[in-house]
Amino acid sequence: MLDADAELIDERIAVTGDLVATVRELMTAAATSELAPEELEAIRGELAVLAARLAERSRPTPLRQHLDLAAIDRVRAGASWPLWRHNPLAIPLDVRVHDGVASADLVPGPLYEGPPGSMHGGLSAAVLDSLLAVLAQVQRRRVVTVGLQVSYRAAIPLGAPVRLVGRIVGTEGRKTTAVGEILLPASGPGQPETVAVSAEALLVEIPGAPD
Ligand SMILES: CCCCCCCCCCCCCCCC(=O)SCCNC(=O)CCNC(=O)[C@H](O)C(C)(C)COP(=O)(O)OP(=O)(O)OC[C@H]1O[C@@H](n2cnc3c(N)ncnc32)[C@H](O)[C@@H]1OP(=O)(O)O
Repeated sequence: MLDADAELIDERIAVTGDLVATVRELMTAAATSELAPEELEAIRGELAVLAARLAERSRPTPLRQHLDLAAIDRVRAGASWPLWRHNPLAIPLDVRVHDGVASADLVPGPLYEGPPGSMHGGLSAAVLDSLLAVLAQVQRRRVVTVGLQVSYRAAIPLGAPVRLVGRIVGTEGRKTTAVGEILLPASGPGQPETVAVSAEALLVEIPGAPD
């Protein structure tokens, strides 16, 4: 690949990441705005123009930053991995892997709501699944999830920080078992974090290099 092509791809990845981050802010603002109906209708019209402009040239699926072997080496050296940066429907996570433990911080926003005031269980499952799949990938295993068992132990309030952690507990042939948790902050100094959600994933290696 020519240097100029690589630069263009890097620029597209950066600019699209920023664009999608702004679209996420827009999604929250649109869903929660209490402006007057006529103002909302005017904004909808402006946004429809922008959506049509973006769609003038498009790709079939979201831009994707590949967790390839070079990126895996960076993550193993301490860099975080910006998962789902380019898909506004997914929950973005900066995944770190240290001493075999994957972790990420998250503040569930208004759009993550399931039961009133707390995070949707399917989204909790999705973020843990993503974290554990990245962890396996960082072990240079290209995997898909074939099973995910989730236990919901405490509600996760919206707007407050939580921590995700995951680790691999076994590998057998193509199969990897990994466990993860979503942790609520300790209620005070010296208190433990509370496990709000725990999950066990069965991941199966598929052919091909990690991507
Ligand atoms: C694409 C790139 C990946 C990138 C990864 C990371 C990238 C960056 C992060 C992305 C983060 C988001 C990623 C989220 C992860 C998903 O959401 S993945 C999407 C949901 N999962 C799927 O679509 C998987 C669908 N299933 C399949 O495609 C096929 O079942 C598979 C996995 C290819 C396996 O089929 P197969 O190659 O014919 O192998 P098979 O012999 O059936 O199974 C192999 C072994 O697994 C066992 N097994 C298979 N299925 C099951 C099951 N359901 N229950 C229990 N055991 C099972 C078998 O019993 C067998 O065990 P052994 O006999 O070896 O002991």
